[in-house]
Amino acid sequence: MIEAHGLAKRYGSKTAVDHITFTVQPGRVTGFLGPNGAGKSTTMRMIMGLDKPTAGTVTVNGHPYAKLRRPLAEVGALLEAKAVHSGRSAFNHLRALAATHGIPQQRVHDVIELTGLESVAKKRVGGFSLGMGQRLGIAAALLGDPKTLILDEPVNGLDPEGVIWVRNLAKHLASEGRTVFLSSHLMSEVALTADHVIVIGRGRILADTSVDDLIAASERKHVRVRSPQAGDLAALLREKDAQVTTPEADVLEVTGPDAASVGELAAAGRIVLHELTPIKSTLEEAYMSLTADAVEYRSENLAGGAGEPPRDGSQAAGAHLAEGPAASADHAAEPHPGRHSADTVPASSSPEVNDR
Ligand SMILES: Nc1ncnc2c1ncn2[C@@H]1O[C@H](COP(=O)(O)OP(=O)(O)OP(=O)(O)O)[C@@H](O)[C@H]1O
Repeated sequence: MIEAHGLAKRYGSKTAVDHITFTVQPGRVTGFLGPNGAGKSTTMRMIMGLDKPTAGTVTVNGHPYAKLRRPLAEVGALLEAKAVHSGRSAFNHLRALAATHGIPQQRVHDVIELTGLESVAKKRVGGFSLGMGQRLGIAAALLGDPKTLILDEPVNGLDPEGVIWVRNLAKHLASEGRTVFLSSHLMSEVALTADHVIVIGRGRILADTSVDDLIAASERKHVRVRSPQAGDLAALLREKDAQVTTPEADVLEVTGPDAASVGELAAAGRIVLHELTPIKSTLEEAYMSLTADAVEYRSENLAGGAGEPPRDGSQAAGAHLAEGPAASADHAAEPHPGRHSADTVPASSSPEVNDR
């Protein structure tokens, strides 16, 4: 279990993480979602004791990382790019890591097999592709058979087979009762992997909810109806206090009653319907809507103008959603440090505290 209370990190005048409180529960995959620069990596680095919080606390299985007696057995992490000795083979890298943590060599063979690295285990890590580097990082994270796994953008650089492998691995590890916390900026990926999501934007939590609840909270109560008697139907609906707009001839957009109620009302009024469609936003739309005010690095919208507003302009809302939108947008975008080079290893192999 990971527990953060009032966790904050400032870099000079820049607030990367803004007093966040959350719990990552064992036995399920928790996705950590947010746009570029939202604070995901900084949070994960603080969990792993690699960044010193400006305020607040974070514990893994009840203890701050620095107090864990057998850290690799408690928590394994795949974090941002770290230089690994590129002349070393994957096997030797893992063996050295195991040796310094009192882990038997058999476990090195096990994680190499588990991560599909057998055929390249004796090759120099310097020649590894990004995907192979990610697998090596995951192998290292698993080395101590930890109860908690922290994976920062684990599918980065993986081919489709690798993406599915990470997805299944994460689910399997959670099914064994472990805590699995993985970050992504892709809602579509998290929706397929995670049971629960914590959404962060500009260093603040925007939602801490199940994937199902996030979808439900974002659904628009909106029914699209096409009828040659649209005017008559609109009059009946307004009598029932429904909100009705007419985006085009013979089409109504109805807010209030669900599709079944609209259909029943039409039948009772002997009104012919050519279309009756409940409109639901996708999870991706829910996520875009939720983070619309928290995107730090916007891309140009090809249709013109910067950034793309959510299609319905709405803010997802629901019982489990944190109060949003988050922090003010008063800081300038900074170039983001490059990361995820081919030469990656988990931070656990070279802990170096960044307390700037
Ligand atoms: N070492 C640092 N020095 C200064 N600013 C930093 C440092 N590390 C992160 N930041 C800034 O803190 C903010 C949060 O960064 P962080 O890397 O945690 O975000 P992220 O959600 O992981 O983003 P991404 O998806 O792009 O990896 C960003 O504005 C980033 O530029």
